[in-house]
Amino acid sequence: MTSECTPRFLASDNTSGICPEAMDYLLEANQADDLAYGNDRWTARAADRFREMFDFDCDVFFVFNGTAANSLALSAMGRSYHSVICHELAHIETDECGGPEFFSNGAKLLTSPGADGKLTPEGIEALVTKRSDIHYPKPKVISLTQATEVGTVYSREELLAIRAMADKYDLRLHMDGARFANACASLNATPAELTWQVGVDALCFSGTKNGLAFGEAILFFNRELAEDFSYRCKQAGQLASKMRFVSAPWLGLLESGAWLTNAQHANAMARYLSDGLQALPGVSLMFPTQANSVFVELPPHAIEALKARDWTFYTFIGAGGVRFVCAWNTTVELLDQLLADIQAVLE
Ligand SMILES: Cc1ncc(COP(=O)(O)O)c(C=O)c1O
Ligand SMILES: C[C@H](O)[C@H](N)C(=O)O
Repeated sequence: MTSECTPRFLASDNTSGICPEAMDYLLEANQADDLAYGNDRWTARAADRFREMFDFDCDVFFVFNGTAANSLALSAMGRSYHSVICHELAHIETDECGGPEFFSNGAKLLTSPGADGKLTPEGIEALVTKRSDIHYPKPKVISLTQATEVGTVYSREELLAIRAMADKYDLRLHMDGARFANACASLNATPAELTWQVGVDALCFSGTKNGLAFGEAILFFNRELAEDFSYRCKQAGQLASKMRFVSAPWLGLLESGAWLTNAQHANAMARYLSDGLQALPGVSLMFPTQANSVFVELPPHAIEALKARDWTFYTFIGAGGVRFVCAWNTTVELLDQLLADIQAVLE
């Protein structure tokens, strides 16, 4: 990238910096030494704050990234001969390089289609009942992503319907919450209403996309599944020795409320961009904008022209198309520049 290049980032909420609330707590945690490997005061406070926030006495673990969170959580929810049902666009299927299969020692992902990136009870039941012979990896876990990979969200009713299917077939329910905060903001729902109250057994809650440098929280509402989980984290190289530098920024998000306001802002920016795109002639969205990402079809020449104007975005997520992701620090000014450039390159 040449020095005169001034890249403009809308590829992912992973490109944003650390939000002020998280930075403040990081610096505070750096004022004194503390115990290692999660035995510090900050980690205890953060775990307690999660239990207060979710109004549930859940087990809480911190790992470095979302692939580790999903892979390790899933490895604790089924055995190697089981299968995990997920959407065909699920991140665990498309973007974790076999991590879930690896850390579960072989559990197979069974994928199901579904409109707007969402699993359906019918799609789940079709996979569960497809076969019952010994040669078929027995379904044991449903994994859904909230908000989804294509920027949509599951309603409480949709989640309850999936839980009913899980109960019918004795399946466990994993939630990839890479953008869980965005779903809470979108649905104006509490964390409890979108997790244990609809039967979620384990949630992988991303801090990275919510304003942290890194750091994901794994919450087990079904605490039996958390037995010896800390050993799984250690063995996978996910037990941070200076854990406080993961947990303290998390506490900053939770105690300040920034976990929600950051998501509300990102969602609002996505709606602004979505509205602006739909006002452009010949531009149509690929999916409804319900969280912080916007998917749009653009002709190849326009894609190349935008890249030449230093815009960064992905075209491999979901069902193709161009994905723009808004974050806690996305500005209207940046989006206006993008909209102007898109209009220019389409002329
Ligand atoms: C839906 C979803 N799940 C999980 C992840 C975790 O990925 P990573 O391992 O890059 O933190 C991501 C990444 O952004 C994601 O978009
Ligand atoms: C796609 C990439 O893996 C990342 N999960 C993102 O959404 O930007």
